Amino acid sequence: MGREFDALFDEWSHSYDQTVSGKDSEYGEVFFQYDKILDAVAGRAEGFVIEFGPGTGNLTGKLLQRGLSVIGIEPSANMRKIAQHKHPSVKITDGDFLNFTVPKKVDTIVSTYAFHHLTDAEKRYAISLYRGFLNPGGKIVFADTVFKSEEAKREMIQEAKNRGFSRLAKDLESEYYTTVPVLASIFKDNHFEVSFDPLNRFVWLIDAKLKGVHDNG
Ligand SMILES: C[S@@+](CC[C@H](N)C(=O)[O-])C[C@H]1O[C@@H](n2cnc3c(N)ncnc32)[C@H](O)[C@@H]1O
Repeated sequence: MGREFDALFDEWSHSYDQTVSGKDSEYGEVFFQYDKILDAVAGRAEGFVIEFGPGTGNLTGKLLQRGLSVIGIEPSANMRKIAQHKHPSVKITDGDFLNFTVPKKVDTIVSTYAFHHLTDAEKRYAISLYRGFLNPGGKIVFADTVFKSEEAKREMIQEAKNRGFSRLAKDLESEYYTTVPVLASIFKDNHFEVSFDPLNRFVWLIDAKLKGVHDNG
């Protein structure tokens, strides 16, 4: 599992950059301040970076501007093609959050608008896996749609329906959007110190640092 959205993203790839620039009103609030959200993630990355689900390569560009070395893991062939065309110097390979190869351990794992494609059980497995790929003191920095609680999620879905945003409502109901408490427990159980900061009404910045063997807690 985890690759069930490939066809959707192959199709969306051609208009994706228009969506994130606010051209699709249903998704206006989801992508509100998209550029700043990518900057927030890139600004916390350091060293050698893996990026999961780079899509059309917009975060990849921000990481490169900061002089970081990055490899991208992207399951959609059409998305890979666009990102690779934008950033010919970057290695962007076929793979996903759970199945990937990297040449050496990394300092930061980043991803924007993508981790919700894993079920909560898969998210837990992914985070447990990443511990083995991070250098000591390594970080995971994600930005993604997350809800404060299940009740907040239900309210947002209802709001989308009330506004006639049927595609957004269907998306929120059918993908695996989770809550802050669920993610907090996944990171804590895997020995990360994690913080959550809201970036717009949907998206949170998730900054998780691997604790050292001598750290308490
Ligand atoms: C909404 S786009 C986000 C693209 C880009 N990160 C951005 O912020 O604009 C989601 C991306 O995640 C990718 N994706 C979907 N399922 C994935 C998985 N299981 N593992 C890694 N990436 C996945 C999609 O192919 C797509 O490129």
